[in-house]
Formats: sequence, structure tokens, C-alpha cells
Amino acid sequence: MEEETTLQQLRSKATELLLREDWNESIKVYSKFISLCQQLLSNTIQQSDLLKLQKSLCLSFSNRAEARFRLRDFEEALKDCDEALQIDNTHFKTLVCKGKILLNLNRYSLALDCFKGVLGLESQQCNGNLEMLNGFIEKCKKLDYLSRTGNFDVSDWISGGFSGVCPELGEFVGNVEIKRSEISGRGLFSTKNIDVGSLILVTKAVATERCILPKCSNGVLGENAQLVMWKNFIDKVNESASKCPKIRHLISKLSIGENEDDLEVPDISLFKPETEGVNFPTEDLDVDKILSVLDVNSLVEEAVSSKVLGKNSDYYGIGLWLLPCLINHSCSPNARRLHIGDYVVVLASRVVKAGEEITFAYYDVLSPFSKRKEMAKTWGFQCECKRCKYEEEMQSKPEIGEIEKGIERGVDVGCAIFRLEECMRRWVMRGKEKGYFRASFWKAFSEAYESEKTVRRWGRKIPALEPIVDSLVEAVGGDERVLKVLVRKLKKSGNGFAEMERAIKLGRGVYGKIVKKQALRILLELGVHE
Ligand SMILES: C[S@@+](CC[C@H](N)C(=O)[O-])C[C@H]1O[C@@H](n2cnc3c(N)ncnc32)[C@H](O)[C@@H]1O
Repeated sequence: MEEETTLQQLRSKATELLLREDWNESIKVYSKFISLCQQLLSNTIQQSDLLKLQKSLCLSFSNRAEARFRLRDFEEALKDCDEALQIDNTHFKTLVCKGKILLNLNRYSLALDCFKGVLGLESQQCNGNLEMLNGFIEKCKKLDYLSRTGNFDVSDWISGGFSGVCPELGEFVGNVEIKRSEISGRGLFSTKNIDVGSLILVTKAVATERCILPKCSNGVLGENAQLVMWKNFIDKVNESASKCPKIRHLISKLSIGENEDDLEVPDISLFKPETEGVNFPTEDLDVDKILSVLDVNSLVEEAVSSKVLGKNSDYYGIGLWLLPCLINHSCSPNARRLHIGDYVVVLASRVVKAGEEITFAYYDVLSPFSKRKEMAKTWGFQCECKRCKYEEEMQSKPEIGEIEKGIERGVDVGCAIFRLEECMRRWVMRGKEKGYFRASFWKAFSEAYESEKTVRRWGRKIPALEPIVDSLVEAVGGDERVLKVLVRKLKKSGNGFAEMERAIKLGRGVYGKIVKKQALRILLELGVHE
């Protein structure tokens, strides 16, 4: 029969393309094969032919699923798996492929059911692949546990000097909700008390783009390289959005930096992995909208965590992580982010009370008000956080401007600190407010504590490092630069138990709850030698 010959040819061609890993072409040929096969099926009466055609159809859906999976078109790949499983719900290859897709969509418990189902088949194929199947089952169990509890530990990776691939993380959304924010538009709020170093959320990027940027002679990072990187990044986001209705829907909910108070408040459940199966409306998302969203919401992989977590210092990465897009900036943040592989981890950098808004820093908060104002401008907003409001009011005091100018001119930093502390005493400032100003003038504090000459010269006329560290943590949470100065001092003076405890506590607010003390020590050491 002519059709049978065509069918035969299409199948051989598709298999050949699949083996050559030409995924796009193999999908095209399998699609032709599938539609011809379906046509023939509707006209076939003989039972033996029917079974043969169904078997071929099942295999081609399965192979097309594999090709789509390789192209990360998970939604369509999943549909193909379900078509194949409707014909044969014990089809080994399809079940394994479906498990892998679900794992990539962070639907760990469903993936686990899938792999367990395969093991239950007790077929020959299954027995020959026991190791692979058990590996997947272990991985699903681990990630499912992580996504339910947020308990993960990167100690071994750190202790091993960041060698090998970075640890696998599971998506996790802690006790948070999305509400209207006093800062701007919507924000993320805690629903329970969160202690220092605890995870708030872990989420995988929609897309990331990374490169090592060449430095030009004037020290500016290569402009061309940045443009290429930005273009690639936009293409990747576009591709992810075109393949996944959930991503498209969530991107459409993000701010473009205008009229934020009119934006709808989405339910937090939309951002959780288990909503993957929900039918999201298919909205139009034009490139202009994507560009505006990326402008406001993409994050640079924080230089410090990229560096500390085993990457090159000239390395530059940009990405879009959906739920963190609902987190506002504050110059007095209570959270910080770490980047591990394609995941962003948001952790509490100080104690967060139930009902408090979760905020992290978009730019350096250990800088004076005037500089922060400039940085907010480049982000396209005027910062509405409590610290900025307070410091704005205090700008009327001429002493503040004088101290700032003095530090810029290079006056003795001990003198600047002495003056600042004296002013704050005179103005009867409260604890947190003092912390705000100490954070603004951190440059002077760090220089003073790092210089034995300054410390000797000013002695008790300037505060000791430890109460300043506590005051800074209260105002801006854990910060690796503060930790570095503290650990250096500890090294010089020999480790007192109380001081070490202070450093470990601060370390938790910077790197999270690194369970093994040895790993935390390695991180502390890394900071010192930088
Ligand atoms: C990533 S979004 C944060 C979530 C946003 N509020 C929303 O409703 O989608 C960034 C935008 O939020 C606003 N924003 C964030 N932090 C702010 C702050 N401290 N002060 C004023 N606006 C802020 C700015 O419009 C900024 O462009």
C-alpha cells in the first residue's frame, strides 16, 4: 500500500533525525507521521493492523515528547506523553520521559509517582535500568522534601571547595503572601515569624544569561558584550514565555514600573510549582511588554554571592525569577538573595516578624542617602522606604552633609565617626535610626576598624566594632562586608567564644543556615582573604 510505504519512510527518517539529535526536524517528521497514522487508524478495521498502527503511534508520540523535552518545550512534551500513555499506560520510555518532564517542572511528587509506577512494571526494560530509576526516585524524594520544608544544606559543596556541579535545589515558597505594599504597588509579606538565615523562597529562573565581561581600558565593562548579553537574555525569556502559558501569564502580571497601585494582587498559589497543571489563560504578550517587564524586574546575579559561591569575579549574570519580582527594595532590608546555579535563594538576613514586608536591596545600602537616591533614579523610582524618609528629614541638619563631604575629601575617618556619634547623641536618636546613619557612613567605620593606627589614636572616643556590627544588623541585616571586618578583627585578636558566636550569627544572616560549622568557617575565611 502506498500509505504504508510513506509511513515506513517517515518513521525511518524521524528515527534517524532523533538519533542525530536534530530535535526540531525530528518533531516535524514525527508530526507528519502521527497525522498520517491517525488518518489510517480511523479507516482500519482489521484488528492486527489496528494494533500495529497503535503501537507505532504510541512510539512516535513518545519520541516526539523526548525531542520536545530536549528543546525544553515541557508543556507540549507532556501532552505527547499523555497521548502515548492513553494508548499504552505501561509504555516504559514514555513514563520515564514524563517523569523527567515533571521533575523539570518542579512537580516532584507527581514525578515520583511516575518513576515509582515504572518500577512497578517489573518488565525487562525496567530491570535493565534499575540504577537509573532508583537515581531518579532518590532525586524526586530529596527535592520534594526540600520544596516542602525549605531545609537544604550546601555545606558539603562549600567544604569541597565548590567543586563539581552545584547542589540541586527544589523550588520552595515559605510562609509568605502577596499584599498591597506601603512602599509601592504589591509586595511580599511574611505570614509567620522567620528567624535569621531561614529560607523564605527558592525559585528557578525563567531564563538567565551569563558571561565574563571584558574590561575596557577605562575600566568600564565591555558595552558591546553587555548588549549582546541583553539581547540573548531577551530571546531566552521570549522563548520560555512562548512555550509555557504559566510563565506567560505570570509575566503579564508583573510591573512595568508605572501605576503600580492599580495593579491586581495575584494569589501566591499561582507562583507555586503545583499550579503547573492549571489551565492558564493564553494571553498575548508582545515583545514591548516583555522588554518593559525585564527592565523593571530582571536581577543581576549579586556580585558577592556569585564570587563567594565559586564563580569568577569578572563574571556577570542576569536573570528573571518570577516570585522575587514581587519583592520591593528597601534601604533597611530584612532579606538577601544568593544565587546557586539557576536558582535564587531568598533568606532572612535578620529576624522577620509575622506581617512584615519582605524586602531586599536592589543596590548598595551601605552608602549615604545622596548616593542611594542616585542609584534609585537609575532603577527608575524614588525610594519610599522608612530609612530614606527618615534620612531625607535629617538632611536639614547641616552636620550630615559636612560629615559626608569630609569623608569624600579624605578626612581622618576616626574624626568623622567621632563627629557623627556625637551628633547622634545630641539629637537623641533611637537605636535603629543610629543604625541607619552608621550604615550610611559604613565606609568610614570600615576604614577606621581596618586601620590599627586609627583604632589606637581614637581609642574609646569611637565605639568598638562589636556594638556597631549589632546596630548595623538591626538596621540593614547581615552583610558580607561587615562580616569580613568582624572576622578579620577576630583573627587578629584571637577568637573569644562570644565574638565567634557573633560572627556565626552574622554569617547565618549572610549565607543562610549553613549546617556544618566547618563549611561556615571556610566561607568566613574566604571573605577575609578576598
Ligand atoms: C520588582 S518590582 C517590585 C514589585 C512591585 N512593587 C509590584 O507591584 O510589582 C520593582 C518596582 O517596584 C517599585 N519599587 C520597589 N521598591 C521600591 C521602593 N523602595 N520605593 C519605591 N518604589 C519601589 C518600583 O516601581 C520598581 O520599579
